[in-house]
Amino acid sequence: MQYVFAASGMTCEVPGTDSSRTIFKGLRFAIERGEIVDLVGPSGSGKSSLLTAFAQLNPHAHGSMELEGRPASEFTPQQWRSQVAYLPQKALLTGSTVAEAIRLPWTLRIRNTTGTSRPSRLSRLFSRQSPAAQAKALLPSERIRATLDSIGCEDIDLDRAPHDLSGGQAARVSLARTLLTEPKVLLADEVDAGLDDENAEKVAAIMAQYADRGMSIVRIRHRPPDGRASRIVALDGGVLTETYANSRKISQSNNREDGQEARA
Ligand SMILES: Nc1ncnc2c1ncn2[C@@H]1O[C@H](COP(=O)(O)OP(=O)(O)OP(=O)(O)O)[C@@H](O)[C@H]1O
Repeated sequence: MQYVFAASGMTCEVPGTDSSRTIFKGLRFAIERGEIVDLVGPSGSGKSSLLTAFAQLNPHAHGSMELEGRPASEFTPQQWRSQVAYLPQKALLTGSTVAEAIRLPWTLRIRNTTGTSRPSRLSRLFSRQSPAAQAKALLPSERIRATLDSIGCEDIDLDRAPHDLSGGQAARVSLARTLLTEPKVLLADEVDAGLDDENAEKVAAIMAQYADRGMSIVRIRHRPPDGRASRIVALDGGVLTETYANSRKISQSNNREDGQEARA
């Protein structure tokens, strides 16, 4: 069976006062296309460390990872992170409007390529424009509006200042920004923390919508199970254990029932 994402030998050692401390060692994990897996466990057990390791954002972790059968070494870290996207708990929305905040990944990509000795085709094409203007051309407001509307965010005005958004709106804008980059794997680190039940449900429904289209999603959650995950995997004492599997159909395109075998 081919998983979208597979990791093995995942090890994390953080600096301690006298010596380093092992948070986990030799963990295996895999996820199928369109699957939602919940990652649970006590505070400090290493859940965030594991997700940031998967996204190659954790300098204290290492292991072998594959995306659609290709080893991580075949990707630049930037390419990897655009496909295996980490969404942090706290929504970081910069810019003077929601639209600008959503375009940030595009603006950064353009900034990163304009300084290189060999400019990309895109940067040559738009080289006379500012990175913000180039980002706007690549991701027009109409597309952002249509995406927000399609995930039930009609209440979010693109011209609004990000700091004026409610917590629930900010969480949904942050999620929409990552979804627009179309990662194959979304690593959602407690993105519903601090939200009321209604907003947490909205965020969960948006992710389920994208899982139905084939996105694979790992959610760190402290809330009770909401029935959307095909597996719940617990990290405790450095050990990853599958604690529960339900019969949710994992995606229309996969057309298979989950829960047949443990993959943690
Ligand atoms: N950069 C670091 N330096 C030292 N210790 C670290 C570092 N990063 C994480 N840790 C430690 O690693 C352990 C795991 O942290 P992590 O945030 O991954 O846990 P968690 O399960 O996500 O916790 P929570 O549920 O509270 O968010 C903790 O003891 C934390 O203090």
